[in-house]
Amino acid sequence: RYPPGPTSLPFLGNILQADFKNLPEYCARLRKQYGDVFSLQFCWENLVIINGFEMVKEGLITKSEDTSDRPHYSISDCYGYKENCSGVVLARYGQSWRDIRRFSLSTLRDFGLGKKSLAERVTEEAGFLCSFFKAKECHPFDPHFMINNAVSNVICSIIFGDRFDYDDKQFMKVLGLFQDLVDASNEILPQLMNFIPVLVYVPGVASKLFSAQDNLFDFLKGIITEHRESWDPNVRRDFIDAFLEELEKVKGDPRSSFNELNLLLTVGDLFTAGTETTSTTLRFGLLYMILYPDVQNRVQEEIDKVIGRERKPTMDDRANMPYTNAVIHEIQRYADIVPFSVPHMTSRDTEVKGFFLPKGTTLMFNLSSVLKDESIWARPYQFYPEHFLDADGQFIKREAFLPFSAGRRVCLGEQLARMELFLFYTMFLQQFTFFIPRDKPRPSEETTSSTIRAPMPYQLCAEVR
Ligand code: HEM
Repeated sequence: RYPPGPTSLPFLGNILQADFKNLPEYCARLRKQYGDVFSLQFCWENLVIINGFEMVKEGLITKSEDTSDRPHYSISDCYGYKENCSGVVLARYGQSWRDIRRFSLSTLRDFGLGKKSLAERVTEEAGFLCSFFKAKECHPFDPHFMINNAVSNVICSIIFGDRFDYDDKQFMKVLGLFQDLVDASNEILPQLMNFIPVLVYVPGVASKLFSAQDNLFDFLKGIITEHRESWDPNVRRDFIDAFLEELEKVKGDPRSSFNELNLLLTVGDLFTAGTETTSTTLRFGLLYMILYPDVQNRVQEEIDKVIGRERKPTMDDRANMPYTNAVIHEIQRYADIVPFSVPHMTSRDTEVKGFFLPKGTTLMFNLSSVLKDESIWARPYQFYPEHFLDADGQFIKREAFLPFSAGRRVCLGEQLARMELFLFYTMFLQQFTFFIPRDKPRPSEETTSSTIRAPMPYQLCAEVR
């Protein structure tokens, strides 16, 4: 009852047949041939791809206890990750992951997630970004880096207690390092290193990736050291201070999950996982507004009615803005930015819809196949905000809306991301109308086909309303 799949070669398995440049398309082809649950072999790794809402739901939610481990990749050893000390994103399903995830969630909450203070910080950052748009005076520009700056500032203010000016040299350097890391990890060789561990030790193969990661860690270590030097146990400034408090409490206990390495890796996780995803979604959001001006008009009408042009949006407004809420959901559904989520692994023998999945099988949950499931969505391959509206124009939640995945490993930053998307987006459209520059062709809806799917570079104009 092991899932079917294409014939594989000895040792290499299917690695030579797989199209690493476009895994989603390759998997879509195999799904047609072998069905919703099929298997591949990448060298020693048994890989099962799970497709479609019903299968993914059973795998991620019903069988969550069995499917929430992460595969071990030798590339992580080179970053200094240890079996029981790997931050959150890549951590094995065990005590350290549980402790650090719980701590991170509660600390984010303490810093105002769902409360005023964090929302205010997001609104303030959105304000800075709007000033930048305004300064462009309707000239065409690519919003990519400015949106990145603003979104990573939100994470910086939670983790480091500070934001950076957009022209701050050090900040520009860090964001450059971060972009290098994203670019390097999207290349084919680093992806192959996950399955052919020996590549990690071949000189030159991984150098770009490792140096990007080292540089980013050096920057984070500097900030942690500064915090340690100025630390006052009576004043909790930010996430790092909260972690330092935990380190004090468990001093001398070598079994504790709270240690120096986990501090660095967790801060790194929040910074990397929290920036690229949200900022890419916002970039898709602006792209769809210039491509679908009617939708933009309707959102602006709703903003004018509920918020007006003067007052800043707040999270309380969302409940009164069904159309805007539906559009933001549809941006996430249609953009589908993390097509295969982060790989999971079975922690014991289990079954999904009658298929046997032995302990140690790597699972790729195809979130794309859920967000575009033809049996669920009326127009899966079109931008259609009505997917989230009932006949009376009221917002409806959809079970198959899983851009943040689901189950025990569901995105830790989901609430923060939703808050950012709503506040940034409503503030943009309250203040500006976006359109395609007059002398430029209509931008493409094509996306990159990397781990995080992004729009192709485009330019827009922002006209003050
Ligand atoms: C639109 C924005 C975002 C999207 C679409 C997104 C999506 C995801 C997805 C698909 C996963 C993998 C879940 C799984 O393994 O099944 C994930 C994990 C994670 N995300 Fe996000 N994310 C977003 C924003 C954020 C933000 C803002 C943060 C930081 C505060 C964050 C932190 C994390 C962390 C730490 C994990 C690992 C959770 C774990 O392994 O337990 N994400 N995210």
